[in-house]
Amino acid sequence: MSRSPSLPDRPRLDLDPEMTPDERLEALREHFVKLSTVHRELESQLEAARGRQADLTDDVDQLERENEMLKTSSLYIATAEEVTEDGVIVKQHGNNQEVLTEVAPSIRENLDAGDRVAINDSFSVKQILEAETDARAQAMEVTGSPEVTYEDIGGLEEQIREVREAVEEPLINADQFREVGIEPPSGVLLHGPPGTGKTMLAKAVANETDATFIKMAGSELVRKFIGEGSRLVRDLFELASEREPAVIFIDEIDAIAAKRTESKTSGDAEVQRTMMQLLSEMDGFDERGEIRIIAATNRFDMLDRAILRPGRFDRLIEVPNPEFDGRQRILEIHTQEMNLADDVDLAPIAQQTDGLSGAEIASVATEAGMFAIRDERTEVRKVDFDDALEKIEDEAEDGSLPVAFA
Ligand SMILES: Nc1ncnc2c1ncn2[C@@H]1O[C@H](COP(=O)(O)OP(=O)(O)OP(=O)(O)O)[C@@H](O)[C@H]1O
Repeated sequence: MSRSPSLPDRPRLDLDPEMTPDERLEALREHFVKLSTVHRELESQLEAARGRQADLTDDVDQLERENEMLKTSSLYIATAEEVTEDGVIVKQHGNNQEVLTEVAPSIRENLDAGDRVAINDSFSVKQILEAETDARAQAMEVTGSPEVTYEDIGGLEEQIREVREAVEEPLINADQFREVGIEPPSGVLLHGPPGTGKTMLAKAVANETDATFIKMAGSELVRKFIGEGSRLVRDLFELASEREPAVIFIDEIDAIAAKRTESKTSGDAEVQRTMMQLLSEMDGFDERGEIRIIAATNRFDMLDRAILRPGRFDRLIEVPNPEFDGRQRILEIHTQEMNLADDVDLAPIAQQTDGLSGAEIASVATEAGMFAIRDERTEVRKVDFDDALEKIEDEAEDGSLPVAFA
C-alpha cells in the first residue's frame, strides 16, 4: 500500500522585540508568503486524497458487487435439524435428504437447530439465511428426482402421452431426433384451471427421466424479488445446465409473460426485463443439451403471444378439470392408503364431485379421513365422505370453491 505524503511543516513567525516597524512588516510579509505556499500545497494534497478516495470507493463498490455475485451462485436450501458435537445434521428441502455435515466455527457460533441454511454441492453449510435471502431461495425449488409417477396422476392420459412425447422422448432418445433430423419441441406449456395436476405432470416426467426437477414460481419471482428477476432466470438456466438432465418448471408463467399493458410503471418494466431474459435463454436453448422446459398457467388468455412462437413454448397442452373417469381414478389414488369401510363406493362420489379439480377431490378424501378421526374411528365410512362433500359444498357457497360445485 502506498504511504500518504507527509504534511508540510507549519511556518513559524519569529518577531524580535528589537525589530523596527519596517523589519516587522517585512517579517510578516515573508510569513504570509510561506503560509500561502503551505496552504497551496495542502490544497493540492487534499485534491489528490479526494481522487484516491473516489478510486477506493469504486473498488469497494466493485468488491460489494463481486461479493453479491458469490453469494448468489447456486446453493441449496436446507434446514439445520440438529447441531451436534460431530457437526450439523441438515435436511435438504425438496428431496428431504438428511446429512451430517461440517460447518465453519464462525457460522456454527450463530447456528441454531431450525435455522434455514444454504449448503453447497458437498452439503457444507455456507450461510445462515436471513429472512430476505430465504425468500429469494423460495423462488427456486430443486429436487434430485421427484417421487411423483404417472400412476399417481388420475385421468390426463392424453396429456401424459403428449408430455412424454414432447419432454421425455427428447431427453431419452436425443439421438433419434438427431438422426431423423428434426428439432424436438423447445418448451411445453401446460394450461388449465388451478389444481388439475400440472405440477404433478412436470414432476412425473422428471422422475421418469431421472432428471433434476427445478421449479420456479413466476409470481414469487416478480413479487418478492424486484430487480432480481432477470438474474434469477439466468441462475435458473445455469443451475439446470450444471444439473442436466434437468426439467425446468416455471409455474404461473403468466406473472412474467402477461400481455404488455399500456402502463409504464417500474413494476411492469421489471416484469418485461424478466420475460426478455427468459426469451433470450430459450432462444439460445439448442446448445444446452439435456434440459427441457415446462411452464404452467391458469391464465392462458393473459399470455403474451411472443412466448408461444416456434422455438419457445411451441407445444400447448390443456389440462382441464377431470371428467367422471378421471375423478374416480383420482379418488382411488387418494384413498388407496386409507382404511375404507365396505360401504364406501367411489363411483357415486365421483358423480358428486363434478366441476371439482383434482386438488379439491384430493381434499374431499382427506376431509373424510378427518371426520373419521373426529369420531375416534380408524375406518373411514360413506358417512364421512357425505360429511366431507357437504363441508366442501358449504365452502363453495361461501365462494371459496368453483361455482360449478356450489
Ligand atoms: N390429476 C390428478 N391426479 C391425482 N391427484 C391430483 C390430480 N390433480 C391434482 N391432484 C392433487 O392436487 C395437488 C395439486 O396438484 P398440482 O400442484 O399438480 O396442480 P397444478 O395444476 O399444478 O395447480 P396450480 O395451477 O394451482 O399450481 C396434487 O399434489 C395432488 O394431490
